[in-house]
Amino acid sequence: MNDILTVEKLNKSFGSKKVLKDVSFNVQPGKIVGLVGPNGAGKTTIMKAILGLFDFQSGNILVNGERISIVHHQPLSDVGALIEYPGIYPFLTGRQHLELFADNETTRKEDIQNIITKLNIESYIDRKAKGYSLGMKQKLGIALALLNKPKLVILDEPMNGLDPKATKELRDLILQLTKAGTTFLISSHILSELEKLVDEIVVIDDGKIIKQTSMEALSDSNGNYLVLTTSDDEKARKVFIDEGIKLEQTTEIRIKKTSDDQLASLIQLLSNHGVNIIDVQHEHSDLETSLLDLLDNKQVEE
Ligand SMILES: Nc1ncnc2c1ncn2[C@@H]1O[C@H](COP(=O)(O)OP(=O)(O)OP(=O)(O)O)[C@@H](O)[C@H]1O
Repeated sequence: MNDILTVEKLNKSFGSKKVLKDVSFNVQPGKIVGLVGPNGAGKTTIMKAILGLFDFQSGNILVNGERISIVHHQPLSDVGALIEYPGIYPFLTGRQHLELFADNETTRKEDIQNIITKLNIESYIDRKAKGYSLGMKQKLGIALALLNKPKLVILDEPMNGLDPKATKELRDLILQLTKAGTTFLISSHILSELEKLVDEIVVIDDGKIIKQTSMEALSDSNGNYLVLTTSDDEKARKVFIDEGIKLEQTTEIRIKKTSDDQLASLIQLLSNHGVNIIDVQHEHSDLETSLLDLLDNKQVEE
């Protein structure tokens, strides 16, 4: 399938500071891709470059196969975005903001009402934005990004300022729009939230892409553990260490899962030494653990 977004060998400097270094990744239609990495890694800079907000030194950005640049924005008509803080006019109401940005004359009223209902912002949409809380402004910013039914939506920290209910409503809406074919590129530091949403992640650190991977592959390669409770944990530990089986540095007996028949051989080994297994738990490492692991052992992908 053709990519809806392709970023190829993007380089960007601010003065003498190199901020993006040969950044390449791609996004396929209908996917939700998370852009993650430490503070200052370059996430917002990538998103701004995709939106044609500044020039870059070298590389290509293609939306639906068409090149974006500071002087060529046409392909961005299919893109909706919320980057950093929503630009809000204090003396306009939320609805007036939506009216200002709605680009379809004929369906304008209907589209506006739809997005108001979906984001549950009816109760304050006719009040002036100067009285909005951080979360209310954020929701209005998201409404503006989604209003014109873009094919690709770019959201920088969309959960900023949202309460748990609003976070869940936004998550449900993103999943619903994805089912209907919309594509999302989302950056967030709230990894527990992001992992409920994304199909793939792109990991960036210090301006370089460390990895692009599906969540499935990440969890398979990185994060399944067996946690054992035995009749004699001390003896069990010694048996495993003597056999060269690596134990994680935790209080429980935790072993990284490497194959489907591994548990049977562990049971056999302990039983040969008179130790019984009382309980086995299968644990998946979460996105945060996987990400920290990736950043600790980083090897830039070719
Ligand atoms: N306009 C600018 N002028 C100079 N340096 C900038 C500018 N914008 C960003 N930078 C620098 O570029 C680097 C990447 O910043 P960016 O905002 O893209 O990071 P980020 O990954 O979005 O970080 P965060 O998670 O903290 O939002 C940082 O070192 C930042 O200081």
